[in-house]
Parts: sequence; C-alpha cells; structure tokens
Amino acid sequence: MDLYIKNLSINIENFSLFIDDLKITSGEYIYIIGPTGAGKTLLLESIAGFISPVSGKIFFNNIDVTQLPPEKRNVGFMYQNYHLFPHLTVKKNIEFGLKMKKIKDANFLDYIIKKLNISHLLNRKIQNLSGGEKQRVALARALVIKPRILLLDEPLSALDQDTKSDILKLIHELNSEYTLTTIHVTHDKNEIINNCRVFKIKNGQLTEEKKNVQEINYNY
Ligand SMILES: Nc1ncnc2c1ncn2[C@@H]1O[C@H](COP(=O)(O)OP(=O)(O)OP(=O)(O)O)[C@@H](O)[C@H]1O
Repeated sequence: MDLYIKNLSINIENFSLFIDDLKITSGEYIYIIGPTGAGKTLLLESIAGFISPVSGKIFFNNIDVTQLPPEKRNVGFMYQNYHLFPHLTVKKNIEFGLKMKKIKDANFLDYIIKKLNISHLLNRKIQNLSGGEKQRVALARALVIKPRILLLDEPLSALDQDTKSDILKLIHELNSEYTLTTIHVTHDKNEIINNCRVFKIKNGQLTEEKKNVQEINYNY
C-alpha cells in the first residue's frame, strides 16, 4: 500500500509536529530516527488513526483515510513495550486483533504462528515469557490481521544482539514476502539496513538522511 502524508500538523498540549510531504511506496521499508520526545510515536499513531491531526491529510493508495477509525485502516502496530495483555495467554493476545476486526482466517493464523516460531508458547501467559518471546508475540499480533502497512515503534529495543539480528531479518523477510509497507522507529543505528531510506524527526520537523548507513548523522 502506498502511503502519502501531506501538510500534517499534530498538536498535543505544548508539543507540535509538522510533516509537509512524505511519500512511501508500497512495500518500501523506511526508518525514522530522532531524539527522545521528538514525535516519532505520535507520527505512527496518527498513521494508525489513534490520534487525529489538527490539519493535513493521510492517503493510503490515493484514498484519504484521515478521518477513518483505526479498525478500518488495516495497519499493524507494534508498540515499544509490546502492549500485550499480561493476564491473557499468547493465543488470546494474538487472536485479540482478529476479534476486533472480525477476521476469521485460521490458516493464516497458523502460518504466522509457525513463521514466528511461537507454536510452543500458545498457552503460556505473557508475564512468563522472555523479552524475545514477547517481541515475537507482539509481531504476530500485528501481522495476523494481514496489514498493508506495518508500524514498528522501537521493536527490538529490549533484545540482546543475537535475538535482535534474528527478528530484524524476519521482519525484513515479511516485508518483502507481503509487500508490506513498513515504518521502523529506532534509536539504534545497528538496526538500519543499507539502502533503506532514513528520516530524522527533530524540532517538530522531518528531514531525509543519506541512504548510506555510514553517512547518517546521528547527532540529535
Ligand atoms: N497523550 C499525550 N498527551 C500529552 N503529551 C503527549 C502525549 N503523547 C505524547 N506526548 C508528548 O509529545 C511529545 C512526542 O512524544 P512521542 O512519544 O511521539 O516521542 P518519541 O519521539 O516517540 O520519543 P521516544 O524516542 O522517547 O519514544 C513528547 O513531548 C510527549 O511527552
């Protein structure tokens, strides 16, 4: 799905962010970097429909979705701290998104569970999982609704280096397998794959960085 953001203003209390023109083509994988409190999460939340901009437009495949509620946008969102329900089992957490969207596709559910290697965890409670396992479950929950856009808010931050590389590889595989337009917010330059576009949010503005990982300016 193509994503196009035009003249978007987000204002929350004393904070404001403005995106004048951002086009992401179907299946593209982009990164967003920037200092803490810069508005990265708010941008993702406005794409998902959790917060409303004060002005501007968001288009999915040339269709204006600015006023559409989150459940009608077909966007998968993986939050920084997973936002899983601790008292529910892994299976119930993953099925939650499906129930919200009234989707029934047992085959795809099974496929995602196998792909993310979490079959053995289905009846476990979230609170008994390791960080890497929670990450996989959160990813499964975001993917099981067959999103056309995947929003990842610091998805690897709690992981050790090996698990990080495994999950990063998996996310990039899923991105190309499903032509899944993906926005990945990160503070860690090691998560950035060469030749993906990288944007920085700073002082309420979005600017594009060099594509070559070595040339990215991490000075916030
Ligand atoms: N619901 C809210 N009410 C009031 N202020 C908010 C709300 N959500 C975010 N903010 C403020 O908006 C600003 C941007 O927040 P945001 O979470 O988008 O930052 P971020 O770039 O994702 O930061 P980090 O890298 O620390 O996750 C911050 O100053 C934050 O305190």
